[in-house]
Amino acid sequence: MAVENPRGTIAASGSDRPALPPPSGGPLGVLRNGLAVIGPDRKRLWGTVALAFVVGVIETALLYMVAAVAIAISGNSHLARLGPADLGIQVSIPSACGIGLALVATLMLLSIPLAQLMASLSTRAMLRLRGRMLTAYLHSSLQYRDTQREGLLQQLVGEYALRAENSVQQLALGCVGVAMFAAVIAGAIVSSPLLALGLIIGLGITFALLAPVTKRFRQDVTKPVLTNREIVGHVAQAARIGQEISAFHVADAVARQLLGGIKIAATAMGKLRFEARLVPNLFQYGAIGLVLILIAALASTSAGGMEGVAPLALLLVRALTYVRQLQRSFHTAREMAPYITAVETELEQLEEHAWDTGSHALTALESLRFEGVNYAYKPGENVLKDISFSIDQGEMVGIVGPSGSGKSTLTGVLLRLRKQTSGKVTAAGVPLMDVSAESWAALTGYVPQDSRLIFGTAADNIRFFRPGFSQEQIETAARAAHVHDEIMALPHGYDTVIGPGARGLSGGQSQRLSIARALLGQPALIVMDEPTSALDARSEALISQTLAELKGSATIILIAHRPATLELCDRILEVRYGVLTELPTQTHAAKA
Ligand SMILES: Nc1ncnc2c1ncn2[C@@H]1O[C@H](COP(=O)(O)OP(=O)(O)OP(=O)(O)O)[C@@H](O)[C@H]1O
Repeated sequence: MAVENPRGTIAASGSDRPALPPPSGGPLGVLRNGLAVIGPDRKRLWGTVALAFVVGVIETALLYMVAAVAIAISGNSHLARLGPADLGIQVSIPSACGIGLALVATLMLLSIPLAQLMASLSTRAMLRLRGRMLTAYLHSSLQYRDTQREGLLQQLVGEYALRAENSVQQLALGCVGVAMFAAVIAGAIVSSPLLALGLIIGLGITFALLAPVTKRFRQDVTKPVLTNREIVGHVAQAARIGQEISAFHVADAVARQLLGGIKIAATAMGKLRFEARLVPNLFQYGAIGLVLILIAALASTSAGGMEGVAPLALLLVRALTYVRQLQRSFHTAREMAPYITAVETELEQLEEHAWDTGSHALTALESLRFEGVNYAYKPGENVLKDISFSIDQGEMVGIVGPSGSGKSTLTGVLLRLRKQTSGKVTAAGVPLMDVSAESWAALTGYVPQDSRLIFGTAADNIRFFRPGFSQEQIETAARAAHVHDEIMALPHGYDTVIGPGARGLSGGQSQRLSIARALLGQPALIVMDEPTSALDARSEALISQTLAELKGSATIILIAHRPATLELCDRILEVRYGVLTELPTQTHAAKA
């Protein structure tokens, strides 16, 4: 749960949020973070760096060529001098331009694989991360997901994956910047070691001088991500309760609460962005100022030898663009660092709480048995207490009990979605948790309390992501659920798109469609959680008819309150404060 703190902002109440370990904000921490996301693509990264170095070397040669041509033209000479002065290689200006063009063509060609490599690094990272997150989330246990805030999956697959991809992009850009910078500096050293050394020391001094300034602006990078996590939970909640927000006329209050958090995140993010924009600019201008000082010093102390300074100055300016790129990438990657930490933490948690899929393929239900079963959401607080019962194949059993007594929890255990805290649950004599989740799902059909439609055709809604079923089987299930005629009356019959954002169905139609979904494939066990609650008389009668028709052919467990529904049952079990007792049949109506 989240609460509004006195400053009108959203704050976590704590227990349900794993603490976010502070990410390492230094360059090495940022590198480590990016490498963690790149994972198996490290070789690709090193290949990119090697190619970038080659591109940097060719670019340096091109810059030298341009400087040599410019010096020759300004000195009124027809010959451009290539390479260090002591080598004395001279070529005509057209030949120098020809060499330059060849270098340009090579650079253009090499830009293609370089761009491809860089793009593939980030897209592959995103694909991998999204796949891992989706799989981990969807395979995690219901118990674990119960403890998570709303919107976690959306946030993981949306925002976090995008940020992680961005950090890989920045890492690739940064590494390419370093490789190219190294190539340019190597070129400068070959051409004039002393001057190059002077310039490198100068760059170092500029960094050192700017360090206190940049430190002043350094922000806590975890603040925006923590606030964003809260916001996402609240936005997901606002989307879910949209109808109630309008009915209670509280849109402004909800917006105010959300905006409080959004404002905090924006302010923290703004400070980070300010630093990211300011520091590279300060550095670049500082370094250019230093070059000017160096040139002025050289000019006033030596009579000649200024020729070598021109290409070096050009190289330095080029090198500075790489340093700027590196700084930008570093700052952006640093902003992303907490998201990567969050991704890692969430993934670790989800993978640690993967749901046990079991391995015993069960083909027939026979009997279902609970022996001394307890279930606790919180340690020591059993909501199911020492429950024992057995159900034989073909029986229709009603479960009654007051609200909050544990009926849905019991359903979760027998659907193998929750593991009992203690006691034994067996199906056909096999411990339920040993039965493979796949075979158990094939044997069971479930109608939840609040059935939900998915965006898709009526047929898709019944098939519900199980591609193995034919249209004929879908129609058989719809007929059994007494919804076929209404589906046929839709504009495109079974191909009519329904669900959120498309054509809606009435509550009764949705419920019967959800029953058709559960009946698809004629499961041996059907579990229905209050199938007739809050329904119109016609839908209720149709569902009762379905139940009467199914009776005897499948085992049916029915959580119900209505006497009309319960009268169909062979036995009634009552759950009261987590304790189960069997009711004598004649008291059905009275207890319900
Ligand atoms: N995710 C959860 N975490 C902690 N406690 C829970 C959770 N879900 C249910 N409970 C608690 O377990 C108890 C049993 O809840 P359950 O939903 O099984 O009752 P129910 O009999 O199905 O109620 P209803 O008829 O209102 O649907 C309740 O006290 C409820 O507060």
